[in-house]
Amino acid sequence: MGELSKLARYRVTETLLEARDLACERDLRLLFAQLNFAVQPGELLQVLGPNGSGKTSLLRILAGLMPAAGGQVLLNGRAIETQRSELARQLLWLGHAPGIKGLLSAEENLGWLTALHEGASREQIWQALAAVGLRGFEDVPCHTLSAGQQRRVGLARLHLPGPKLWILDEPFTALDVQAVAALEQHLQQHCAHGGAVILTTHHPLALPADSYRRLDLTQGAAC
Ligand SMILES: Nc1ncnc2c1ncn2[C@@H]1O[C@H](COP(=O)(O)OP(=O)(O)OP(=O)(O)O)[C@@H](O)[C@H]1O
Repeated sequence: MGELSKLARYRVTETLLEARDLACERDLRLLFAQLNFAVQPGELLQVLGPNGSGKTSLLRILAGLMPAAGGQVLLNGRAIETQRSELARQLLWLGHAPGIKGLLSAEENLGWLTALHEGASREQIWQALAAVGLRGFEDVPCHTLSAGQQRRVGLARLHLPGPKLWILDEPFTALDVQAVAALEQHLQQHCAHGGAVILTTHHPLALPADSYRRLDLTQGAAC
């Protein structure tokens, strides 16, 4: 069965994340207001908008990394503020920087990053690194890797046990054409298996138009 038909057959039973009347202000400028949307298992939501429209700010609010100027974020039905100590178990956040420590090896980085979630064995970490094309680079200090390889180390987290909900800020940055295609396929598979993804990217997704939703911050509604 194709990933799309699996996605279509996936029965929606719960809301992973809900934004209610969300507003964001930066430097006294209102970026968006009255933003309402929900994300359920099986869904991929692309946040769209021109530079400076507030995409990263929105993702940071959804990940609990900054407060909203108004409104509320619910994670699994509960206000995000009440779940501070559990956030790393509720969602996986990848910011627009690779989010790794240069002095540590790829394996060491993934070791401590996955400890935030469920933990992972050495074998799982090596398999995840192989899945992102980093076989042979497991024990090399990350500062010696190329920009695209460093991005891949961070993305290897998406091949390890962890939360269902992924919030990804510009995950395709610095990736080559094959890695972009592999990541798109992996995101689709994650959704087909009951996960959910909220991402922002200026890169046009090469996925069927009906397999994901878009939230245009200049329009203020998800479709
Ligand atoms: N730390 C900050 N302090 C003050 N203002 C900020 C901060 N970070 C971002 N801003 C402002 O908030 C606005 C939105 O920024 P944000 O990074 O959310 O936009 P974006 O849509 O992700 O942009 P891009 O497409 O360029 O990545 C910008 O005008 C920016 O100057």
